Amino acid sequence: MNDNIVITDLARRFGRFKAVAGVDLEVGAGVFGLLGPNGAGKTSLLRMMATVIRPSSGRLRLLGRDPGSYGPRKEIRRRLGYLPQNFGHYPSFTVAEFVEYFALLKEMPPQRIPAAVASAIERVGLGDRARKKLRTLSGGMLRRAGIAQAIVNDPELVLLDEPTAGLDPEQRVAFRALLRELGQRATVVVSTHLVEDVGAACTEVALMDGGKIVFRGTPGELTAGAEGAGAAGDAPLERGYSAVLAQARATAAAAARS
Ligand SMILES: Nc1ncnc2c1ncn2[C@@H]1O[C@H](COP(=O)(O)OP(=O)(O)OP(=O)(O)O)[C@@H](O)[C@H]1O
Repeated sequence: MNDNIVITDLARRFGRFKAVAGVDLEVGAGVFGLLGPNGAGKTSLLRMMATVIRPSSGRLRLLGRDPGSYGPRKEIRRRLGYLPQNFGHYPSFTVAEFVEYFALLKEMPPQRIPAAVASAIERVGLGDRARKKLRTLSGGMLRRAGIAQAIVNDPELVLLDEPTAGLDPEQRVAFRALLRELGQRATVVVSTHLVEDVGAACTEVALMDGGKIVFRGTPGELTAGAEGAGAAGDAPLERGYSAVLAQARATAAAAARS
């Protein structure tokens, strides 16, 4: 089996609150979009996949390894690229120093680092800013520096939490092309609020609500979910999103009543 992510009945509690409430998911190569309303549990799920937080229960296998023990966790982290939703950056680092810092953390062979750093910075369109300090960058540029550190090690598993937040339209288009390129070899999971990202870059999509996955399919199947439903939205995918979400909530409410 070459699924880089295999998740079984995964849950994560914060106190008594279940942010992730029993997720099953298998993902292979390609770009996988994670959609859902605020608080659905997308970030918590991504953080578990990034080995940043541990599951409360359930099973998680990443790149064929169990992140619960030290050796495999270290190996996963070397092969992983993760862009968190909020990352404390290092204001006095230049873009190149910042990306190099992560290359070193990921234990890349030193002789490969300079070229890998330059290439990652180029791929996110920051080539002319490589020597600028992070504190001088705009929000969108910082996000792109964050994406550069995520891809510097040519990861097999790429986890991006709202990577297009703050990017201007031209950069969003360029970034989606980068996503498609990454997805040819790696498993890429992207959480986003922009359904256009899903339509343009994702081979598959899951919709989360209330800590669960309530839909999984292709962007075309999500769009088809709106047919005849009269759902709200300005674009076909947006209407599919609204219709599928409304239907999942109605089903859950009916199940709770019975
Ligand atoms: N460290 C934490 N401590 C307590 N509650 C948390 C913590 N992290 C997340 N939560 C709660 O878990 C729920 C899911 O949050 P999460 O950030 O995973 O959702 P999300 O789908 O990424 O939302 P958004 O689209 O707003 O980013 C929310 O109700 C949130 O308040």
